[in-house]
Amino acid sequence: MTRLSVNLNKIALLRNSRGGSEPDVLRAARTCLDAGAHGLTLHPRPDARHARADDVMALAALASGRDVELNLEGNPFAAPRPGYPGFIALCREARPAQATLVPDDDGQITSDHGFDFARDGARLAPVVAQLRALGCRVSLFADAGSAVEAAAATGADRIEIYTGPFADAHAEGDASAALAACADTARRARAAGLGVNAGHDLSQSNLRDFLAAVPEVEEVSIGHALVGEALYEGLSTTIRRYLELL
Ligand SMILES: CC(=O)[C@@H](O)[C@H](O)COP(=O)(O)O
Ligand SMILES: NCC(=O)COP(=O)(O)O
Repeated sequence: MTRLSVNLNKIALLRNSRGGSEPDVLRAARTCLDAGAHGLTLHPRPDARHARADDVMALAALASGRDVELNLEGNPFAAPRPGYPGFIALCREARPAQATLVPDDDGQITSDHGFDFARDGARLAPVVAQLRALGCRVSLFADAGSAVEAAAATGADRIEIYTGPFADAHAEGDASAALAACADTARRARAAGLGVNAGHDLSQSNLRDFLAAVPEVEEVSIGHALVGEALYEGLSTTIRRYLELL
């Protein structure tokens, strides 16, 4: 069965927009777990625009108490700065069950590509070893069609297929080529001894089609669409509650 890890970045983004503590990331995390989510994901960025180091620690404590997995995402090569101690330091502190390495530049609005394993493999290998020594399963963000055999040579446990291009193609009405590329990548990853995760822009409208074509996916991490859908699905209840107060 594919497991669902909920990415709570967007809850943190909303909270940070007012500078207070609402909406509360920990409460949202508890709600997701109470509803049956299998895990929690955070992708703290060096500019701390959404998830922060204190969120990571709070979710790590929640996850260990509940026996669910925390998946921490980030670029291990991004320099530490005030408010962001660096990805490895965060993992050393929080000990997430899974560390997902993503090659994001500082200025990126969101993740939009995986590693170039032929180029990046040599510098990834010692980072992978360091994280595995901390007890983390290590997953590497990968484009469909990338050299997953070189990803396996880094010593990583899994890849996470970057599903943004699939989601775009699906929204435009023809995802067959994108799906075939994801399916082939997953098959080659499995043959190379890697587990397979997937994420980015997955949603209620495209998830079933994705998993039908790529059934070996062990975990999907979903945040942006999921939080938007939760707003739509929760708004009528909330409006009714306000009307009762008038
Ligand atoms: C790796 C990945 O695809 C997600 O973690 C995505 O980057 C979410 O990050 P943002 O919420 O900052 O867009
Ligand atoms: N790893 C992908 C993730 O955590 C969530 O991506 P998105 O659903 O916010 O696009």
